[in-house]
Amino acid sequence: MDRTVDWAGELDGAIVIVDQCALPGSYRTSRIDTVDELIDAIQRLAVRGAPALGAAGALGVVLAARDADSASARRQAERIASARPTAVNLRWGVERALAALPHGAEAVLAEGRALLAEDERVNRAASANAAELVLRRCGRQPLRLLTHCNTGALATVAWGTALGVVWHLHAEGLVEEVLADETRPLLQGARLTAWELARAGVPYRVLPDSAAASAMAAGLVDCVLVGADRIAANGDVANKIGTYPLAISAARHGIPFVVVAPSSTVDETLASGSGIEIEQRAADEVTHSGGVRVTPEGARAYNPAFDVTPAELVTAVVTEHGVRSPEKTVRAQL
Ligand SMILES: CSC[C@@H](O)[C@@H](O)C(=O)COP(=O)(O)O
Repeated sequence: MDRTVDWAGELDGAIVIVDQCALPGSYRTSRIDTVDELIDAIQRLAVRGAPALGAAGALGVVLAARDADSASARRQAERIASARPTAVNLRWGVERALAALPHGAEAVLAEGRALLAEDERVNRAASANAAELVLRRCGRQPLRLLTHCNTGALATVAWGTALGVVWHLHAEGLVEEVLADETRPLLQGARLTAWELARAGVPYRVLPDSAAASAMAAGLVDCVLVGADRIAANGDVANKIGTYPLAISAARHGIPFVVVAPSSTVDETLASGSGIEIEQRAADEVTHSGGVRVTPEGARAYNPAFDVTPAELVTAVVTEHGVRSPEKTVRAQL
């Protein structure tokens, strides 16, 4: 697979993304030449997942910097950073690239390229740390792992975060099965996680999000692994809608609930998760399925893209630096 987000060519080149709206039906890459095209791709979720958004944001600043003077490049950069509000990585990537702007567009491109290379290194390290923790908690045996949304290579530049743990464990023959939540309403689990697991030859089943608690009650889950879009200083975790109920169910059943993310997902400026802005998405993602209306005409929808899991329900937040302050959380005692 290509990198999920990359830069093709020299300064006159373009961003190239793996188009996640086309998967799993077809694998194709698309070229992004302008800031407007990038914002559209981000909002349609053609590029998505917190670390991938960070990379896309940084490369978006290259587009802005080569086509405009510094003041308007900064205005374009702000438009990119606010294209989606919840994943802190998007603004982080934009700001990191902007720091190079005084040195010119070539310097911005060099910074973007450095961030891309770092993304894979950092996520491999975070997921290796988490794999070690999971084996310590669950025992060195083939494990049944439940995951939500898509946290694989498609959600990063390459490799993945929570799904990266699966890649590490599978390489050692330590994955019995992955249960992949379908992840309503946009089906990142059914479409993208299942696609990645199938390609990697990992045994998996897709389940409705609403079946996760009963899978835990039936003893089918050894550990829950999820990613994050923003982690507050106190360890509260914003992630794809449906993560919070998973954490409640995991706590009820005494199952470890592990969050895997690069440290760029931690927002130390926010004391707690109550300060995290949650993206609200269009009603038709809920009122329609595959373009066909499934609700009565005029039905309204509640469609937050993310929820916040309180730190006390999280066994551990694991980054490339290791386990983040587990003693602060109640579930760390598991
Ligand atoms: C490694 S990705 C972590 C999160 O970004 C992921 O779990 C998630 O919630 C993605 O949401 P999405 O709306 O698909 O961008």
